[in-house]
Amino acid sequence: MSNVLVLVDHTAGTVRKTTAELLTIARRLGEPVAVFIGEGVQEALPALGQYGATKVIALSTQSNPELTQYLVAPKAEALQQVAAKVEPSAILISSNAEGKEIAARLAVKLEAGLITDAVDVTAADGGPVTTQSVFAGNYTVQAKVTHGTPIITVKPNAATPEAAETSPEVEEFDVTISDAAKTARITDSKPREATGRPELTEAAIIVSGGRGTGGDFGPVEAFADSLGAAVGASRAAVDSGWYPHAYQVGQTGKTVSPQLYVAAGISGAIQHRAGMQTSKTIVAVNKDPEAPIFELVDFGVVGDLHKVLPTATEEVTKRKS
Ligand SMILES: Cc1cc2nc3c(=O)[nH]c(=O)nc-3n(C[C@H](O)[C@H](O)[C@H](O)COP(=O)(O)OP(=O)(O)OC[C@H]3O[C@@H](n4cnc5c(N)ncnc54)[C@H](O)[C@@H]3O)c2cc1C
Repeated sequence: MSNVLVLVDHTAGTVRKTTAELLTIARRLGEPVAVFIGEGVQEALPALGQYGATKVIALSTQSNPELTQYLVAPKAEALQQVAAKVEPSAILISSNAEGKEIAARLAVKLEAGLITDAVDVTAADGGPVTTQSVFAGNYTVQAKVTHGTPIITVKPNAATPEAAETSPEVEEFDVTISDAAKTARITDSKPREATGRPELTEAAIIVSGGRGTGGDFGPVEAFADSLGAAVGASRAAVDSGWYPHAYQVGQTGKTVSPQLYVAAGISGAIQHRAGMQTSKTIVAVNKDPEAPIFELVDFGVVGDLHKVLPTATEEVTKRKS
């Protein structure tokens, strides 16, 4: 069976859910081989084994500090060297800003076809077939790479992680990073302040607020917390300075696809829909019964979010206790 490389997305060995999704997809295509860049591979092993990695290729920053001292380019060079050794039938990378830049650089180096932002990947004769959601989600496009090793970036929530226990061996791998890749040095980095809520693009439930909040995200946050959900925002709310841009959902924000998306005080503009319309169940709270968001929802509540959300929060809290 052919090897499928999966670039592991992690923070100090804590593997992100997107990697479990990539490993699940990789198993459809061949034998998943995880590429782990950085420190913490031993901490990551149980999670990688749980989702079927047959092997973990570890690129330690002790022997190759450039890998995390510089932006992106060294990681692309390193993956090129791993690919030369493993000769994979496909390479899967998470569709985030860094992942897409690594993928693009790697595609140039390997002279291989690249498909970004896949929302599904299936096995087929002659290589994987991807599905992309384009033009604000109004079209889906099926595509396959016709030249070289397919490099595919996959959006979060493209697959439900399915466990397939393995005991992967770890192979330490040293790379040589050229001076040409050491052009943008990281001078400082710090993690975003922890909110205690799940990461927006990975959350199973999201409660988003729009202009209808009037700037008071208290009811949105309280309802989100009662459900263990992430908080999102429309661009109108972000542009008004009511919520940070990192939480914007939509065409110029994050694309999300949770099990449950609650839109509170959001009209449902096409650019907002582009980021959330693949959510499994959509609920809207809006005081205007004609709001376009109601065309999209599974359940709608016509009412003032400042009354509806606290009532819903109280009810959820009561049922939990
Ligand atoms: C190039 C481009 C990119 C864009 N990208 C994005 C993007 O990524 N994400 C995004 O969201 N938008 C984006 N937009 C903006 C988009 O077109 C809309 O302007 C925006 O989504 C509107 O946000 P909203 O629904 O919060 O505000 P509005 O459209 O003003 O809607 C507010 C809604 O709240 C309801 N409401 C008011 N008070 C209450 C209350 N008390 N209780 C309940 N309901 C209430 C109203 O009935 C209304 O439906 C983009 C626009 C452009 C041109």
